[in-house]
Amino acid sequence: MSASGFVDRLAVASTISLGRARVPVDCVGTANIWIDEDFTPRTLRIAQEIVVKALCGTAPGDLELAFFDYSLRGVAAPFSSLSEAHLLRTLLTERDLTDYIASLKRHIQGVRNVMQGREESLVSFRRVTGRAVESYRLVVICADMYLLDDRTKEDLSILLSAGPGAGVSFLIVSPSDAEFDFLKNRCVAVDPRALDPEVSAEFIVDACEELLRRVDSRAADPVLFSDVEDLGRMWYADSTDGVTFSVGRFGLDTVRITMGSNKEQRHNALVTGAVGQGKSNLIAVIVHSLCQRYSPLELELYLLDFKEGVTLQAYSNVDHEEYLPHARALGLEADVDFGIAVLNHLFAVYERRMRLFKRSGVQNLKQYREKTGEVVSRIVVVIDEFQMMLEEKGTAKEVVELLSRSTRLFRAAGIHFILASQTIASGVYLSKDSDIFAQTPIRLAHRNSVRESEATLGMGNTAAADLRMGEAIVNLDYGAVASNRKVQVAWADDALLARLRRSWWDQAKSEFAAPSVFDGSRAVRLVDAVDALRPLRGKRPQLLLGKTISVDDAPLLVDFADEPGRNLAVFGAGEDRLEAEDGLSNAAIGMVEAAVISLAWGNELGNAEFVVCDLCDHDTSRRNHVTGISHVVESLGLAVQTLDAGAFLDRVRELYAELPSRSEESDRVYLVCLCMEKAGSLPPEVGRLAKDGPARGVHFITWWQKASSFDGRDGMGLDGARYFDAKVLLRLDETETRHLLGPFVSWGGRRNRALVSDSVFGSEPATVIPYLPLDARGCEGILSGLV
Ligand SMILES: Nc1ncnc2c1ncn2[C@@H]1O[C@H](COP(=O)(O)OP(=O)(O)OP(=O)(O)O)[C@@H](O)[C@H]1O
Repeated sequence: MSASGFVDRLAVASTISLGRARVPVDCVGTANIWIDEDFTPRTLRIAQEIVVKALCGTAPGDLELAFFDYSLRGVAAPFSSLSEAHLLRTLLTERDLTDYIASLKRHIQGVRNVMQGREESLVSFRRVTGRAVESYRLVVICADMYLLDDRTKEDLSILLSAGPGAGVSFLIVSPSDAEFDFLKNRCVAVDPRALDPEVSAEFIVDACEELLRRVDSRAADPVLFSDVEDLGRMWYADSTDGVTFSVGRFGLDTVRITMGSNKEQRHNALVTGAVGQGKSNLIAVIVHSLCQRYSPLELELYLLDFKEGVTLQAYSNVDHEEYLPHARALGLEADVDFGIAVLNHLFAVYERRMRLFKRSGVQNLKQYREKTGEVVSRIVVVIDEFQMMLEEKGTAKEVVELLSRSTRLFRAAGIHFILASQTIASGVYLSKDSDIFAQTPIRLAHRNSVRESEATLGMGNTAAADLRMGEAIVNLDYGAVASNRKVQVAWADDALLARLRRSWWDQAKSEFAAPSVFDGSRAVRLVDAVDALRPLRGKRPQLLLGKTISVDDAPLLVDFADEPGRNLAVFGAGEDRLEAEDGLSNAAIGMVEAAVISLAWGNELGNAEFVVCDLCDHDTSRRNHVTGISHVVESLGLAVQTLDAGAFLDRVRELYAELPSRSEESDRVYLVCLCMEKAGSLPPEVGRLAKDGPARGVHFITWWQKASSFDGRDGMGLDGARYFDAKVLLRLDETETRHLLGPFVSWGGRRNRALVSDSVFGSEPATVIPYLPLDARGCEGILSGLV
């Protein structure tokens, strides 16, 4: 026999041949084997031969081994490599054995439920159905039965009877004694002295390695998406009383789950699983199953992914034309701010819907649809790695409150959550302070640690620890053990799902717009905000200061009319390693440019002048194409004066002296200075102009790399600094932030983020994504987009 003699996907070593004489012996899924222990090497070798032949005769990955080697015979040693693929489990203590026996009882029960009495044994069930349902187990016990306690022996006797039919066989190596005949009688006896062992330890090690290779390359006889979802018809379902999706197979049955039905009252779901156990696959199956059944009119999706990943990218129209028409918002590499923005957005949807329902005298979506005949969609919100929303101490409590409230209230408005996570066991906030779990009866648990299994399903429900990749415990009853179903999740074949998405898009693109896409790590360009700039033409002056973190991608606008305090200061190092062609790009320069261009474009009358002083080092100016600002402003028909530090300060003095003579007819003047701390000691006129200038049409737009210079003795002075109502904070430490914005604002600076505060018009400082500085192409893009 060769180590590569593995067989087809339904094969099972129900009979093996032992020793050189090839004596046939019933084995996996058929019988148990008893060997009288005499502590000779031959006995050990025969025991190992039984195990390796059971492995080689069964489809790779379909036989799991458990060893309880109380006699310390080393029976498991040559098989040890199998533990990495979870195909081998070592039971060290009698307590381990007892726990394992308890889990075997549940397993056997589960297999019986799958077979539903249709066949006598798992072997025949698989043969008749042609499906690799469940898996086989071989439990090797090397122990003197005399040493095991009576309770264990009683349990063993039950399992020896019930096990083989459910695919669980035992190999017992124990000294014989008439006292144990009640066990031995349930086994086939093998006498090693009558056999000449055929396999060596090397053979076993090789066979295990070959087995591991085959388990890796085998697609585990996946349940196909087309096995569980009818692909012959689409958008046939109605979401009035909830939405139904398929997840996979339980034995021969397709497992479907309904969320939101008034009858079953299951409104939210929790999905867990360790890395690589199939969570992303399951989410893809759920999303595509829903989208195949319901039209975008019946179902809307909000999909948020908190980990780095590309899954959701395929559902957006970023870098390609098509998109998932059911999706309203996609959060790729979402962050806490976006998560909060989505929940707040949904809260507004909830309130709108509830007002609508109230006007019709009904209480929920189902009643509304039934009474009025009007279609209101169900909304399903999927949040992958949702626990990451709770990782920031400053916001964790707010997020838990929002999520608790959402999962509790939104059901009436037809809004349901699917929360997915690798790890929830350590989520203090989740278990103690929230009722998120109490609102989430649907639990789908992939393989995970015992602790995570219990956290998902409930104390004592460790079933998820025994799963294989692609399997999940589906429990629709808050994790109650009796409701566990071990489901083989369907496989989300990328090519098939892409074809389905294409057909949905073809059908819906004229009616349903592309989802709004938030990608927390992606830089934003002013040229992409031309649509937001356009309406500012001829209006009251406003600054465009980045993209807000919101579902509708709105830009942040700050009023900049001729009123006291309307000056802008940007603070902190602006360098960010984002998409710049030759290294760092500068967010501070990007923000100043956005401010200047929004003012220039807004000024339809052409009565403004920009005085620009660039004190950045030469390299920064060149890399960030600072001259581009002047080019765009001039192309928009406004005057630009570019001055060095001395001339700039002279111009400030001059403007201050002229203030009393300025009238409504005077041109506005915007004093733009980059790296203002480098202007050296500022004359008092700077602070005075900051105070008195804005009301008379003279405003500062400045960037301070060193925030501490701003209101120091050489800077604006405290008096002048008080008149900068609009502030943008980039990378600053907490102390500087508090100094600028007060003790209650927390901001340490984050990559690709800015904090914008408007002490007069804005209530709370807002986090935004700052714009990249304009390059030559960007300048042309803006001009051709606007003019
Ligand atoms: N039900 C399944 N049937 C067949 N193959 C599956 C199944 N589920 C997952 N797989 C395969 O297993 C691999 C890991 O799955 P998946 O990416 O879904 O895991 P995950 O738990 O989401 O991992 P991560 O958390 O690292 O993203 C994938 O290659 C996937 O194709």
